[in-house]
Amino acid sequence: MSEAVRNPAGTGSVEDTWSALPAGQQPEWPDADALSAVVSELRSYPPLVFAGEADLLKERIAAVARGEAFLLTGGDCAETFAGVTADAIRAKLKTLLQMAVVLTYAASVPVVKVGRIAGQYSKPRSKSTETRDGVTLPAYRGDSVNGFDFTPEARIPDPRRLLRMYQASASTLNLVRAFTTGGYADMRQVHAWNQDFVAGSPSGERYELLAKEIDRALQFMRACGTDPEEFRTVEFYAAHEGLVLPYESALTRVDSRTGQPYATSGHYVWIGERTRDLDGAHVEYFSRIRNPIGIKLGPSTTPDDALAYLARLDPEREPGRLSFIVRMGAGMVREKLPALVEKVRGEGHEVAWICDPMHGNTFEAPSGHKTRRFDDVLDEVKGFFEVHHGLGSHPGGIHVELTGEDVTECVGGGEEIAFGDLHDRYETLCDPRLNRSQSLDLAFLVAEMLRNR
Ligand SMILES: O=C[C@H](O)[C@H](O)COP(=O)(O)O
Ligand SMILES: C=C(OP(=O)(O)O)C(=O)O
Repeated sequence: MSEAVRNPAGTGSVEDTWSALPAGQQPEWPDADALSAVVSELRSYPPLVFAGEADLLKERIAAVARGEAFLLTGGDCAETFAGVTADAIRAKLKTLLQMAVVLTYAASVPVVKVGRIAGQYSKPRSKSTETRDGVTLPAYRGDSVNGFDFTPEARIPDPRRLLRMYQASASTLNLVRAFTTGGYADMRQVHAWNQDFVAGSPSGERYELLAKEIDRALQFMRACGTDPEEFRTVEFYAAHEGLVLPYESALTRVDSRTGQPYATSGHYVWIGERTRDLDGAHVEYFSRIRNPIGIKLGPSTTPDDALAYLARLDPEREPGRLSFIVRMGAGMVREKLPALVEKVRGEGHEVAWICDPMHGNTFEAPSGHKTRRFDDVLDEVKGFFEVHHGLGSHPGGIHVELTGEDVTECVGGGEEIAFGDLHDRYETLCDPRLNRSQSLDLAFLVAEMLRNR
């Protein structure tokens, strides 16, 4: 990695091509000078990830697009600065690793493991303000922008929070790298956690057979003398929505190997449903960086839109470059997805199709909590698989909002969380996440779908 893309004026660099275009969902920073000072400081900081790592992930996602691997992306809706603790990071990672082992066995292909982690601090919102008891304030837009407390002071966007976002991301990545390479992620250990889950889960009996098969497979590999080192470490990548463009562009660096710009805020970044305007700043910025990228596609996406995204974001048809993260909702996926897949395939374009079964299934519980039904989440994944089966294309992976904690934010699942339980541990600052046991339930149920392919 060498120096930053620095010159904001007239160079055709990543920096100045997006900045003239309309950018959706940007905070109204009250002090432009303070923002510039923060951006300059961020530009002097080391990259959080390296271009070579992003390239390796691109290769892995190319395998996903070919149907030779499965992608698991998961983590918080909105990471928080207060949530950067060893316990919380470990619990999230543990949940993802447990899910990955089950999915790997069932899919019989490698599972590419990606966290919504170490950068998921910025949130697009449906409304730019929030009103409580007659008082209206700016909406909370994530810890990178403003505070969650409902006070005028907390809700003012503060660019210095972008520096904290960098630091929080760096600390998180540091720990994630330590956990995933230092022995914590040992597959035998992860499998033992799964056995505990199966033994203690209300739906455990249903999963017992699969857990026993995994156990026998591990014993077989050990008996064959598989190198224990291969069990000990895992490849793990960090992803987030590339939303706040001054931050993303300040962390864009030119790779000294290739002379190409990369977002170094995370290995993988995606464009959200609310910022995928083809003529907007986000699509422009993403078209310039060389990372593997995703774009969320909601139910209003037309087949021609999908082709236009391919032309703008992956004109060279680089394997692994682009994933379509489909978030139609359980009621729409069977109706809307086939036309997109057929059109893209008709053009001979190989993208990774990923199912986000969360964002199209949010509703308000009688208590006023934003929630999701576990059964809707599962049904959207089922619909996604059915469509791909029907068309002979590859269901490439899932992208879920989850936590390693026993929160009560989504209803249903093996432990049957009810509307009345939502008060108990509703901790998300934005959208409801699957808790630890619901996440594992989902992994075992998706494993059954993968086996029945
Ligand atoms: O995570 C996604 C979005 O930020 C979220 O769904 C928007 O939520 P809102 O409708 O409460 O603004
Ligand atoms: C905002 C998100 O999703 P979407 O853009 O699909 O609404 C998200 O994944 O955090």
